[in-house]
Amino acid sequence: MSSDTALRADALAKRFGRRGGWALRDCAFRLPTGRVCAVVGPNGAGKSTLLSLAAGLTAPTEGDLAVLGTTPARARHRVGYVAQDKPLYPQLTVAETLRMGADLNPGRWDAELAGHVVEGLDPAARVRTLSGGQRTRVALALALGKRPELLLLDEPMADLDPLVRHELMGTLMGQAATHGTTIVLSSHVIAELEDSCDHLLLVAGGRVRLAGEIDELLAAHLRVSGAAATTDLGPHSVVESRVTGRQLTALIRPAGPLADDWRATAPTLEELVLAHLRGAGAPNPTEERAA
Ligand SMILES: Nc1ncnc2c1ncn2[C@@H]1O[C@H](COP(=O)(O)OP(=O)(O)OP(=O)(O)O)[C@@H](O)[C@H]1O
Repeated sequence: MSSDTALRADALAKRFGRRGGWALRDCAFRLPTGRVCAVVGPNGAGKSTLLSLAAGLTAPTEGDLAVLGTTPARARHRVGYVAQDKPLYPQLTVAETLRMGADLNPGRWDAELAGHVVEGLDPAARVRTLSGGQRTRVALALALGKRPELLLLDEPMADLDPLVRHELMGTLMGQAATHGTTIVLSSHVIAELEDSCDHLLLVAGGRVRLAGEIDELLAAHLRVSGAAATTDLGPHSVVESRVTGRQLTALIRPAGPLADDWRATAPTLEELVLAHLRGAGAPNPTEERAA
């Protein structure tokens, strides 16, 4: 695999226990390095499972996941991972936690960056006394201070206030721009991701529904509306359509010019994601290129 690939999944599947259901099934995608990638999907879609496979904490049941050109276990020292439950040592102070980060990553630790992420927190405060959002910041400081090539963040924004969220996104994007760090973050707040992420992985029911560069995915779709009785969507690929009164609105992948009786607008990322989740799921235009 070329070194410009951060993650590559081939027929990746994960089942918990012999009789459990499949958390992931038949997943194939490629994420190039240097991207900020949003992993989105409904509850139970398989997002956390995918991130923990990439972090090397659990092994695939079938198929393969390559991380930074090697196995997840071999890539581990080059990867930062913040799990949804942000495990930390509760009895340590903020300062002791960061010192531990420095000790575990000799020659690599970025004290300035880690300090920036926890700015405003009392260095002498014990982790167990911190709020959920403050703990998240300590966990992120540990992961970022390691200067990873790949940063895996499982719902990092969930318990952060809007100001910290905004600042954190800025810090993450700065990392991606300055150091070429690849960032993969799962989130439910799609509207917040459109400006900050450049790659999308939409997971639903354990399968990858849509994967690719957000600009390309948006450019490949149109939101159209017209009179339900007179319009025909003919050759176009319809992701989702709805009739309200006499009006039909649809999200399509056009297969050529549209007839004049349609009004067309560019979809937002949220409209694109929701349509693919509600619709049957048209084939992914970027999937063939990943192969
Ligand atoms: N350790 C486990 N043992 C058994 N089943 C599990 C385990 N972890 C996850 N699952 C199952 O795998 C499926 C995918 O779960 P996962 O946590 O990856 O979803 P998710 O997309 O991260 O969901 P959410 O948005 O709610 O965090 C679910 O059906 C879940 O019940």
